[in-house]
Amino acid sequence: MVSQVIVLGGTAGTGKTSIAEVLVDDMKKRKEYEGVEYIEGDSLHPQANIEKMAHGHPLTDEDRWDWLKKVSLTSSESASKHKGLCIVTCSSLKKKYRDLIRETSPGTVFYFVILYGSMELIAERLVERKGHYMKVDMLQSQFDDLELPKDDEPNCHIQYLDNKDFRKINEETLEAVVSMLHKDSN
Ligand SMILES: Nc1ncnc2c1ncn2[C@@H]1O[C@H](COP(=O)(O)OP(=O)(O)OP(=O)(O)O)[C@@H](O)[C@H]1O
Ligand SMILES: O=C(O)[C@H](O)[C@@H](O)[C@H](O)[C@H](O)CO
Repeated sequence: MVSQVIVLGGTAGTGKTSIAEVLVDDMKKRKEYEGVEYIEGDSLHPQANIEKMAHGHPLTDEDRWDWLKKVSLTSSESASKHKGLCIVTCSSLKKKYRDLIRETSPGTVFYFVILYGSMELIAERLVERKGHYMKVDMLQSQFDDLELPKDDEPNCHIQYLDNKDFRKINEETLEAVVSMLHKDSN
């Protein structure tokens, strides 16, 4: 059985964690995906990365490298233990980060759903969000690093967020994920 991992990516504040929680519940209701598990990718950051972000300093490629490998290996291992399927949140901002995730676990198929909202929308959310180390002053750097997947990047989907309520975003994300998984199983 090939392991499959769904990566929910995007800048801080796009809703990776919130959407993953709903997505995993919705998928578990379907017999074919009932074994799916969810990993919070931010929980795999070393403490030094968290402190850096909390102090308002953006992560560099070097800071992110080992974390991305860990995201790849941990999610791939989880998929192999959970009927071949796992959901993981991980910003995956640049193409080379997504390539690293793929190349670190070559036996696993990674599907990237990159959440995208305008800076205005995401800034509003981060101003509202309380008790999180990632503050709105980090947003420009997140957008500077963001490379949305182009059409020729395999197994990627961009989920647009503007002018949609949370319910609609959750529904569209579920639909996109199911459609990517189905396309490969046919
Ligand atoms: N689909 C959604 N349903 C409910 N709330 C949402 C949804 N998307 C975003 N939000 C709200 O927007 C804010 C940002 O969402 P969330 O923390 O899930 O984003 P994130 O991408 O995981 O952020 P970070 O990468 O900084 O941890 C939160 O306050 C959350 O309540
Ligand atoms: O690549 C990055 O810069 C980081 O992963 C961030 O995206 C944070 O982990 C996340 O957004 C926490 O708020």
